[in-house]
Amino acid sequence: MVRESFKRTGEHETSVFGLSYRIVLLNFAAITMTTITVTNAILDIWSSPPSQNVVAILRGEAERVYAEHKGEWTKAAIAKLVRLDSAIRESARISSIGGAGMARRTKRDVTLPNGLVVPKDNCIGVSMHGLHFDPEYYAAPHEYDAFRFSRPREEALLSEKPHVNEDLVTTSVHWLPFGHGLHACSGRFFAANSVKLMLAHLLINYEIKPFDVRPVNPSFSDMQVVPRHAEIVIRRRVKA
Ligand code: HEM
Repeated sequence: MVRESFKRTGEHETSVFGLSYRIVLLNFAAITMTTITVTNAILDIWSSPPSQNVVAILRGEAERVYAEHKGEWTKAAIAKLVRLDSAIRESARISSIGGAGMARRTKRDVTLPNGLVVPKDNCIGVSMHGLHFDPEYYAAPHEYDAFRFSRPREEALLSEKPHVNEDLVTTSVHWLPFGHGLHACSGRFFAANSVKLMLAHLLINYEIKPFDVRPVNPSFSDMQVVPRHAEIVIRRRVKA
């Protein structure tokens, strides 16, 4: 990042203030977004209806993969956590921060298909919730369906049919937690591995008391953040 700044000219790019500003801002966004994503995943996974056995299925997958890789979380091992990947992706869909995704500034007047003109130098964005809850893209969009994305992956693997791989780092026009296009989150590969690792560790080593009702995410401006007062009851697992 520092190297990139020095490729540019101008006091703002290379001054101590300019460099620190960029780094602090990135650290803030990266850490906050990772924390929000993990917290939402915990709340969604442990609020799933008991009949769906989501925690047991995810724990089984984590323990199997961990054993197969002799107790070492390598990148290849994390990539095998297909169901956990789906559970997190689905949480990021249903509990996304919302608001306007893909915020961009217009460099010229843009005429939309419906004739509306967005003048140059305006900020625009795409409604994340509008897309994430659109039944055209997601069946029963208001339900947390942990294995929504892994089912087609696993079915395709069994039948060896080609399929669209919708994993946690795959952005699309109807899944925007990491944005989309040229400026999609470049830290998402690192972030996805961190989030999966944290949850796999939790599943293997801890027990969390399931929630009767999913704690509500409060609104902050046009965004939804995580509930500050939700309580998680957690204890170390006693292994046989
Ligand atoms: C789960 C955690 C994270 C989420 C949900 C997230 C989300 C986002 C979103 C929504 C954008 C804007 C994308 C767009 O406008 O199309 C973005 C950009 C970015 N993120 Fe992340 N982020 C996360 C973690 C991280 C981490 C850990 C890093 C760095 C280590 C990072 C680095 C960046 C950078 C550098 C950009 C700017 C990309 C560009 O403008 O070309 N992010 N992120």
